[in-house]
Amino acid sequence: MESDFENRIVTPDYTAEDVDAEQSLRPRTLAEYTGQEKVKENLKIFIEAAKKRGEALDHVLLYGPPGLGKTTLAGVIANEMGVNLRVTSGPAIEKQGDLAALLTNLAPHDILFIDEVHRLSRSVEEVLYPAMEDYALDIILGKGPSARSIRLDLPRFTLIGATTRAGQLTSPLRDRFGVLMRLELYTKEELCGIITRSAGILQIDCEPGGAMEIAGRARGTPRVANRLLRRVRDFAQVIGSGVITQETAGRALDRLEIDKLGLDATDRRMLGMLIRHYGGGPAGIETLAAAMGEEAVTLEDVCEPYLMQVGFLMRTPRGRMATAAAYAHLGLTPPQSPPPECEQQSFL
Ligand SMILES: Nc1ncnc2c1ncn2[C@@H]1O[C@H](COP(=O)(O)OP(=O)(O)OP(=O)(O)O)[C@@H](O)[C@H]1O
Ligand SMILES: [Mg+2]
Repeated sequence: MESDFENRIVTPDYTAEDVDAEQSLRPRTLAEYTGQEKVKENLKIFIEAAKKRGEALDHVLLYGPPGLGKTTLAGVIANEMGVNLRVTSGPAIEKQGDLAALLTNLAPHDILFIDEVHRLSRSVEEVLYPAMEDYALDIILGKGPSARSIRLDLPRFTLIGATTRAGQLTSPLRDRFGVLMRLELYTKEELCGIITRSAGILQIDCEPGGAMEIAGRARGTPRVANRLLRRVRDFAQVIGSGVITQETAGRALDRLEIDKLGLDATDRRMLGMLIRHYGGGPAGIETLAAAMGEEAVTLEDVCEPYLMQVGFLMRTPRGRMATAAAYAHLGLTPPQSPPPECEQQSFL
């Protein structure tokens, strides 16, 4: 089965169109960065303290589902610290030398941002350990018995790592981050604020009711909210008066097959598969993914956080289970004796 994931409008993953749009919409300061109050409060203190002492900020690990603002936050931190931001990603650093080149080019207090930091290779990670801990680079010269190592001093820098899968980080790497911050899904009100701000920047006429309608279907994710705003604008301009009202937003989103709770076809397919083919579960994520023709990681990173947030899915040691609310949402009747102890039998 061909994956329809690429075309998903609510996928929090990047598309080419997003890259341009996101640049203009990215908040630059903590004050502009909506939501994530706990994270922001702590960051404010750490940034102020580092600045007062004239030191580099401690290494920061940002983790959480895609599209919640990790890259944005790294930029905000650099801006608030008044330092340069160098951006790279785990898979982009192939050899130890690549990382060494990045590190030796940093100015004091600069920030090196490594996206998808869980995908660094082992040998590259080993260079990172002394760099993070002692601000030093160990270089081996020569081979065999005559080989010797020299230590090169690095400027005091800050590493900001971002990952959607903190669990996949090796513990020596995780332990070297002084600050670990988990980003949470946004509330409807916070998303509404983000949409209103974006509409202002993009000069889109969006009524409060329209912003709220989009926010309610943006699955807690700013990237999705901004993308839906642009799609709804298209509808408003072509079939409406150009203004995004609650009604045009609702109609547009219905046509995009995004339901009232922000579930799209893939989410509904996942729940439907679980309920119809596996009796509501428990079913293993690999089994579900194979049956759907999707990658297990995609289901785990993208579909599940939101399905769990809205209370449609449970993760149990024996696999995924659909809740009674999920049955109701799909217009199905939940099984009589509730699932917890049930084996994998079909109820339908
Ligand atoms: N707190 C926020 N306030 C306003 N806009 C935000 C916020 N967080 C994210 N955004 C918007 O959402 C978009 C996506 O954010 P960002 O690229 O930082 O996500 P990410 O967590 O790095 O995603 P990924 O895991 O895919 O790398 C940004 O362009 C920005 O416009
Ligand atoms: Mg990012």
